[in-house]
Amino acid sequence: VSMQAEIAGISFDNLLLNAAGIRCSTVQDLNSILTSEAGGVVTKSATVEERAGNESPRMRALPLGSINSMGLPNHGFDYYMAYVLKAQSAGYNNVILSVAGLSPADDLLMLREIQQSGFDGLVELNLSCPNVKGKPQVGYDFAAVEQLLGEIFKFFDKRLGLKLPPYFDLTQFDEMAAIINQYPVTYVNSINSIGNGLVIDPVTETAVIKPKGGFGGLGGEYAKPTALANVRGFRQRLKPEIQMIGTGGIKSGMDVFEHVLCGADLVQIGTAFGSEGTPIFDRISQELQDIMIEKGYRRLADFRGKLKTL
Ligand SMILES: CC(C)(C)CCc1c(C(=O)O)[nH]c(=O)[nH]c1=O
Repeated sequence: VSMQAEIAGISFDNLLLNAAGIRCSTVQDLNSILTSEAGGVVTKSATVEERAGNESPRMRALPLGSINSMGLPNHGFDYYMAYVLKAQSAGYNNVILSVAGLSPADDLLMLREIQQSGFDGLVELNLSCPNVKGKPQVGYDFAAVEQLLGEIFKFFDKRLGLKLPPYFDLTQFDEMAAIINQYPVTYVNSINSIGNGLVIDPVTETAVIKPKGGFGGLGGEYAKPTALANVRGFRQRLKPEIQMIGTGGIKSGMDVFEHVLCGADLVQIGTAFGSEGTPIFDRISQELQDIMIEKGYRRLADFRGKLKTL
């Protein structure tokens, strides 16, 4: 069986990637993923300047997933730009550069630099980036999304994916898909963590993470049903030439199978990769192959997007 997939002409020999943000901040982190069973690697979302991020404890692994409010700790745009260019000149085209400006202006600044660079791999724009004070994150401000995409595609002609927060009302799928369908977006990656959850330790009567009074993004099993609905919802609404990456709640081959049934071309693993490390790519690859053999599928295209309804 084959687990090969491609996005905009870039072939991945395995559809499994890491998700931006977890164990992918340093060159060492990135190289360990690139040389693992994973089909490629995604950088920690870069901001213009290096950031220390929020105070710890800022992430907590939980029985059913994780909660985090990292605050975008990263080594800065130049660090990751240098990494992806070096990987590219070493022959790797399966490296995704994730960017998350602290404002739409920073998004544009970084994308202009990428446009001028020799990088011709995939760029993933994290739309959970903050907006003007008092307004929701960009991904939840449809006018801001439309404005930003309009600005970007005045100059940007490389391959751009959008990392979206989860949506919970079908009219939001309609609105976001209608906006995205107007632009030459290469792929949509659903979902980012489910924002502003709260996890409590009842023994100490305390929130488990320090930043934002304990409010943080939820990942893992908590996120899977919402992730599947977002992958399916956008797959049903986006033009066929806009591809899908499925992220959220993947910790087994069956979870990957479900994301592909909903329409995912590639998948990204965050929380579970954080707890298991790179061996997870071997384990999940094996589990997915066993499922495909059992079900009589030879390639991902045999079942991609083929979810049945009753
Ligand atoms: C939430 C932001 C800090 C604005 C973006 C970075 C980010 C973080 C983070 O760095 O806190 N955590 C997530 O689960 N998803 C994200 O996209």
